[in-house]
Amino acid sequence: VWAAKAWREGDPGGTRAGRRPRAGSVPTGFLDVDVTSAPLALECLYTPWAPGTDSDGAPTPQDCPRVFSAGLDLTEMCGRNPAHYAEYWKAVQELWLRTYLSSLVLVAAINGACPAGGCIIALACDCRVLADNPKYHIGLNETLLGITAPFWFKDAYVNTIGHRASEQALQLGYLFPPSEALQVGLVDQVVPEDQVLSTALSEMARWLAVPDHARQLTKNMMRKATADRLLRQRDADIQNFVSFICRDSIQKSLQVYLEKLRQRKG
Ligand SMILES: CCCCCCCCCCC/C=C/C(=O)SCCNC(=O)CCNC(=O)[C@H](O)C(C)(C)COP(=O)(O)OP(=O)(O)OC[C@H]1O[C@@H](n2cnc3c(N)ncnc32)[C@H](O)[C@@H]1OP(=O)(O)O
Repeated sequence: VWAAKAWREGDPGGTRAGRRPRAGSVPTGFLDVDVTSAPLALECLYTPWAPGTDSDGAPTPQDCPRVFSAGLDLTEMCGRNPAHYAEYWKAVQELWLRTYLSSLVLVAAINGACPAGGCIIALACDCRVLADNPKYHIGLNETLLGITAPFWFKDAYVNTIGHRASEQALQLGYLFPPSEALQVGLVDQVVPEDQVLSTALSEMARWLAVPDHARQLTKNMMRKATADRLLRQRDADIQNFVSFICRDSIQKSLQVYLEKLRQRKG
């Protein structure tokens, strides 16, 4: 995810938030950022695993190819206590709200798998460019983990691909391969892998060519109702999450899923 302001100011790689992935692990991504403390400058929100800049100062997000974001860190949702879950979910909400409501132009350059939480952050951007690789699936697969996507994930999905497609994809936990993601409108462009970044930059330029104030007001007009729905019920949403995730059956499902992931690796 690139933030326009930093890009325009010629500091595309200088400020990044987030933990680098563990060696041999996938970036579960953005929730390593401490979004609950000091106000988070969204300009700092680059894909956390992007390693640096190339000789031209352009970002080179190839440190961890194959994965854009593996979504929320399941280890944060397993075997912890209710206070931890509440704090974690508040951070998830905060990150999404700030991204979704950002007045900056945000372009997601999706260079790998993009399930669940990864998809929701991509959906919060203004535009999505996906690398054309059949392994790079995108979507909300929560049901396959034995959990439910929260209502605001669902709202963002419906806003993007419509009600019927969302209903079907959400129930099935369907992850769209690039061609289908394009067809259903989940992403805006599918391009060869080595063109993701340049295409994202072209998109960025296109969006930045529009007078800022008009674009920002329009963005807010389009997104406010969806964001307000969560803002009105943030505490209830946290309580729902905590009581849901604390259920023995849900904990069991998540543990089984995590174990499967670990075994698949071996
Ligand atoms: C009444 C209703 C109330 C509703 C209340 C709300 C309910 C809860 C809502 C919760 C919303 C959840 C959102 C999420 O984002 S859940 C996470 C979904 N993500 C996934 O399913 C992706 C899983 N990962 C993969 O498919 C693959 O890892 C991936 C394709 C991304 C990469 O494959 P690759 O082969 O490159 O890597 P490995 O599979 O070998 O994985 C390497 C290590 O990383 C670990 N891993 C992977 N994903 C995660 C994850 N999301 N969290 C934590 N750890 C993860 C994997 O186990 C390997 O670990 P080790 O190195 O330790 O073995």
